[in-house]
Amino acid sequence: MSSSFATALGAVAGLYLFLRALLHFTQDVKEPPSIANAIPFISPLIGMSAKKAKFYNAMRDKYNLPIYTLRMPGSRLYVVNATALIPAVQRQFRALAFTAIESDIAANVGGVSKVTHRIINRNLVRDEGYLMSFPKYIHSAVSAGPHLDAMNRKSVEVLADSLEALARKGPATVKMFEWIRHELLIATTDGVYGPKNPYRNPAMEKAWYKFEPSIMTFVLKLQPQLLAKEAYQAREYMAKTWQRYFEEDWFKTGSKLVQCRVKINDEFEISRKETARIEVLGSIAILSNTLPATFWMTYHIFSDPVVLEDIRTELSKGVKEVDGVPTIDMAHVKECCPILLSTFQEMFRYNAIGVSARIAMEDHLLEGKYLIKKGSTVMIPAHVQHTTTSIWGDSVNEFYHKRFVREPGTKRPNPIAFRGFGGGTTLCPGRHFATTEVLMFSALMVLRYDIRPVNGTWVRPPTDKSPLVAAIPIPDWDIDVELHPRDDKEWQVSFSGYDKEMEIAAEDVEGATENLNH
Ligand code: HEM
Repeated sequence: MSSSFATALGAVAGLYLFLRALLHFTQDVKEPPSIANAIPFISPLIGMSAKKAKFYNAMRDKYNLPIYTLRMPGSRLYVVNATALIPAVQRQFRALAFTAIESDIAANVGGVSKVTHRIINRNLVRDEGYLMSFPKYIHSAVSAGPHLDAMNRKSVEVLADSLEALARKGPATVKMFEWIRHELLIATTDGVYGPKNPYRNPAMEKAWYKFEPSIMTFVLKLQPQLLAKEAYQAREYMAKTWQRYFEEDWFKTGSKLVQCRVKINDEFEISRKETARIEVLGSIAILSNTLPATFWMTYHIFSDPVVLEDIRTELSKGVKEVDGVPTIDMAHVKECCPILLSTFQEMFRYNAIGVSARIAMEDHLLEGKYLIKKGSTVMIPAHVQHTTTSIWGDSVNEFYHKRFVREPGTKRPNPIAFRGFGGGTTLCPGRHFATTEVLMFSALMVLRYDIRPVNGTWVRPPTDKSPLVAAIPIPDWDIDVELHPRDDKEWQVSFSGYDKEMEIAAEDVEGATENLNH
């Protein structure tokens, strides 16, 4: 062995021992156990970049801990496995805050000015702060009632009209993801932004598709101007477009939701120019998950003849034919189709990759037991909850479309383990809007169309390349499909009565969680 090789080997061994000692002496015994330390501070990084969302499952299966620590250079992550610990984390919404993350996103992803960031960042965990006030401002716009109803109606009418126009042309061949995301993008944004919806301009839609895949480059501040140049230009284009929308008062013809968003900004003295930058973030909330969720829902229904048949039978019972015009009522789809709703929830259970993250604003003893150190991040990966055999049973790895149907005599899986829309004070406020849209699109497709893959067989695209920003992944490749209208009639959608809220998340199920309103 040459002496220089021996010296290098000695240095590596010395560094390794130093890092092990550093990790040991800086890890408090009260913290959750630290794992994945084969190469101290580095192994978790390697694992995460190699396995992405599946890394947390691998750690759960290997160590079987209720909560554990991942040590990385300059940061600590505490990852929650035990469902029982989730309410404990959510209850501490001030000590373990989501708002700290949102504030960084406003600066890094939205690119808001220093003045605006100061406003957003003030009183991060106090009720009077901007981010803590936000849910209260938009509550009436996204909860059951006339405003949500109006927004839903608009989106569903846009979808129904578009599917009608397509049916008129006869069979069509489309790229399934590309086609669905366009349909949903237009319908969703028409519902939210009204007749002056900027996404009606194809340049805006194109800008969104350029910007979205690079959001992580902005989140991590990896010089997006240089490393994601096109995405950066797309964001600037969108911000300019939004500026016009707000400065010309076009939002006044939009939904109550967009009006509430302007109201909070006005009241916190955020200019219309900066409101425009915040609206780029609004698009992330509205679009990033709705579009892929609709793709997977359509995939799961049409790729399995049993699922398709069950849902078609359920929906057909609500179709009324008046003077030869078949009509489906939205209330029937939402209230009388438990298999459709169950398929929607199972689609989340099976596909979701979202991670609820919280920043520790102070040292905190979780459940009086686990020390969470100030400045660290607590993470609740949805995929871990959704793949735990003790919750979902031996069929955990199968897509079972009736899993969430409530049959008399059967025990319902713990609703807290369903994380499709997150939970606690940051539970997705848009879930009722999004659910209605996805269910109605699915219902119209099932009633009106047959979908066949051009190559004859359904193959589920992998999602390994999907960016880890959204709660639902995008497919790695698209599927060429043929859309065949099932009849040549002109269909209609009717809307009877106001919206009722559906049981989607644990918070919608009476008595399943505590009320965390602040
Ligand atoms: C299928 C579609 C959607 C999915 C899967 C989804 C999922 C989520 C998830 C997982 C969170 C984070 C919750 C947490 O960390 O605890 C969230 C937050 C949020 N979502 Fe959604 N979302 C969807 C659609 C929408 C829509 C359509 C809107 C607006 C109309 C919206 C508005 C928001 C907002 C504003 C937040 C932040 C809440 C807060 O900070 O208090 N989402 N969503």
